[in-house]
Amino acid sequence: MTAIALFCLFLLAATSLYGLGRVVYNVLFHPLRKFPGPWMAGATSSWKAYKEVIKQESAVHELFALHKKYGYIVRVAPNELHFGSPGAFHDIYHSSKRWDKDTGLYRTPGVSSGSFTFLKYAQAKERREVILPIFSKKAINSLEHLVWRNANRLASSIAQTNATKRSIDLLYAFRSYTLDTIMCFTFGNCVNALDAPAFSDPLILAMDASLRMLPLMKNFPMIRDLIFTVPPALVMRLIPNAQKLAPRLYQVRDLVQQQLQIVLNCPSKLDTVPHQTLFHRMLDPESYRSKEVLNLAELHDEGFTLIFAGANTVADTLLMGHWHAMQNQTLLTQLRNEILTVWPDIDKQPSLTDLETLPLLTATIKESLRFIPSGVSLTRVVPPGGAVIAGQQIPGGTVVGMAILHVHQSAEVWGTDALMFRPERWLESSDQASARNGKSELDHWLVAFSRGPRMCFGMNLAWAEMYIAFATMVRNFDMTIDGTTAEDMQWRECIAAYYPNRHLHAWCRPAGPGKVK
Ligand code: HEM
Repeated sequence: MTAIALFCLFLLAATSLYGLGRVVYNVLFHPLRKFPGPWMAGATSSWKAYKEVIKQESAVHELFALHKKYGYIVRVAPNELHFGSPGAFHDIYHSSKRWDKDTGLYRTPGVSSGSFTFLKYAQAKERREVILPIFSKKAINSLEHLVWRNANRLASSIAQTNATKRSIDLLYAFRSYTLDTIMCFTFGNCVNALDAPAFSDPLILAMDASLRMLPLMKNFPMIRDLIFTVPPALVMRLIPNAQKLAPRLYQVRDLVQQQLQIVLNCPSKLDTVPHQTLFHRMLDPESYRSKEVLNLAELHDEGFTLIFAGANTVADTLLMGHWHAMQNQTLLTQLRNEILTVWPDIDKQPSLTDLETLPLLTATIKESLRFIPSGVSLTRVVPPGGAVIAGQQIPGGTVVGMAILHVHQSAEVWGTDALMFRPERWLESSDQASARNGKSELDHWLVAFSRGPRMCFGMNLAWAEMYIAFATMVRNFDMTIDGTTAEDMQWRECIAAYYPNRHLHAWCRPAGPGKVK
């Protein structure tokens, strides 16, 4: 036997022994050994990897059964707990809890900086100070015309497709609308995804395909690092299946990079944009505490994460809302009649403020947010002293989290009809508060934007996009599902949802002008 073969054998034996030692430690001695859960999950993190990558399932769905079996705390990995009682959400994501985000999840997108991916609260806070003014309620209200412009383009592209007697791919249509909108707020320059035939702009297709890579990138950090550090040609040869998916990842990165280069090569171009954009702030030293502008990689990371964070989430909410609303034509009729009260003449659009006063529209958006496909556990690391979550003492260093879906589908909170899409629930709640800013008691449990110091800061833009898109769709079109089934609508999620099947397609026929009976 050669020396090299001997060395390889030794390496294999040492790795196997180490692996075995870890399993024994995780099962018998780990501080979390007393928490219940599947044996394999406590023994090795391969359990999650197997589910997410090999079986291509989202753990979130199985977790409902696991919580039923094991109780409201389940050990889902050697050092990770998932909580199933809604109250635990407010324990973990509370404004006083400035816990670190967990590397395992937040390194997934392959960027090392940016609002979403910063692990430390202090870094995120400093960046928020730079970006927040662009997304404040006042700033969004002053730029609502940009959102309306894209909603009108959405309506006219849908009408054109309908004229060719084809049903509309609503997922891609909504993603095109939200992508053009976030691009406009970020770079002042959109990719015109709304003009692409069948809403299939290359960036939309690339973003969609790249979402399927996320489970692999989350569970196999070495592969992820390889993808982003090794030249693409080599990656294609090294990673199985890379030929199919990796090019999409590079394509997304390159397309975002191109937008950034347009701005950086000629910053004066921003002067021609008639409104403040994210890059106006990001390229201005005065926006920073340090008075220093970020480097190119950091600017790219921020642009990239905001586009991902901003585009898919809003589109997913619109998708879910329309899917459920179209199954209830009475709701669509009531919504149309309500919208007509502020938008009687199709050529005279109402203001965002007008839409915000409509109770049923507001309730429908809230219910759509409740149905958002948000299944990933938003993991945080318990600080060294430990913490009490759901009444249990949790050791410091434990990764803890909860999927939003487990709050939004809790029968304890929403009642026995928790799984039904029923906007009326928002109008029935005790104090009848239905306008966006009038909080009802249910609002405490609507956590689509999460809570606490790392909660979403794009929510004012998101709400504006949702009000305007919903109103535009309902006012302009008679919508019916084109045969899409519940199975077509199944989703999987690992930070951002994707739909492995056909997803939602609908007939959108131009609506008549007046009130509907
Ligand atoms: C319906 C639409 C949206 C939903 C449901 C949503 C949901 C969320 C959630 C749940 C988080 C917390 C994630 C975590 O803890 O890891 C978050 C964070 C974030 N969202 Fe949104 N979001 C939406 C729209 C937007 C938009 C339009 C933007 C664009 C500006 C945006 C930008 C961000 C950023 C930058 C973060 C990270 C904040 C931080 O970690 O400090 N989101 N969002």
